[in-house]
Amino acid sequence: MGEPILKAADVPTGLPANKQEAVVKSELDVDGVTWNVTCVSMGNPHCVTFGLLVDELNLAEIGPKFEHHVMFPARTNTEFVQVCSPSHLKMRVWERGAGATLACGTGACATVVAAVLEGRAGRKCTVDLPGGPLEIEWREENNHIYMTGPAEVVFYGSVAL
Ligand SMILES: N[C@H](CCC[C@H](N)C(=O)O)C(=O)O
Repeated sequence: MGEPILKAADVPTGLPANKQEAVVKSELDVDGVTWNVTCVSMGNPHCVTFGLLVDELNLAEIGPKFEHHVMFPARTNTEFVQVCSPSHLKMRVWERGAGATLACGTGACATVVAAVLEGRAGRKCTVDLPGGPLEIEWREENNHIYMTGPAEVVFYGSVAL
């Protein structure tokens, strides 16, 4: 999946960098509620927030408020993450331009990077998404992220042209 981009201006986010050039566990005000977020680009912008029971989240209500927040000039994908253990994360995603989806590979990678930066998890995690689990590893020796998961037929279709 390549290397994460952490420099705030390149994510991009207007939140000020607080860990070298990165935005890690920073306060973001969303309609009067303060969230702690870590911002990661995987070539596309991600905002990751931890500490929730993700099943209880009203994603359709809160997701668009992150996506269109003034601190994300290119809008953002947002991952809402529950830490089950230091090697097991559970995540729901609101995708920029798409809304709630069953899975997001770049989002799972951004989630592990954010979890490592926040000291919540190790570099190798299982990330549970609504569509199933992915194995993500952010390797220290080369800074690259590796994603492993099954490839399965979901449906067949045909289109008359
Ligand atoms: N679905 C893709 C990411 C699409 C993200 C898109 N919503 C964006 O705004 O860049 C994935 O699995 O990584």
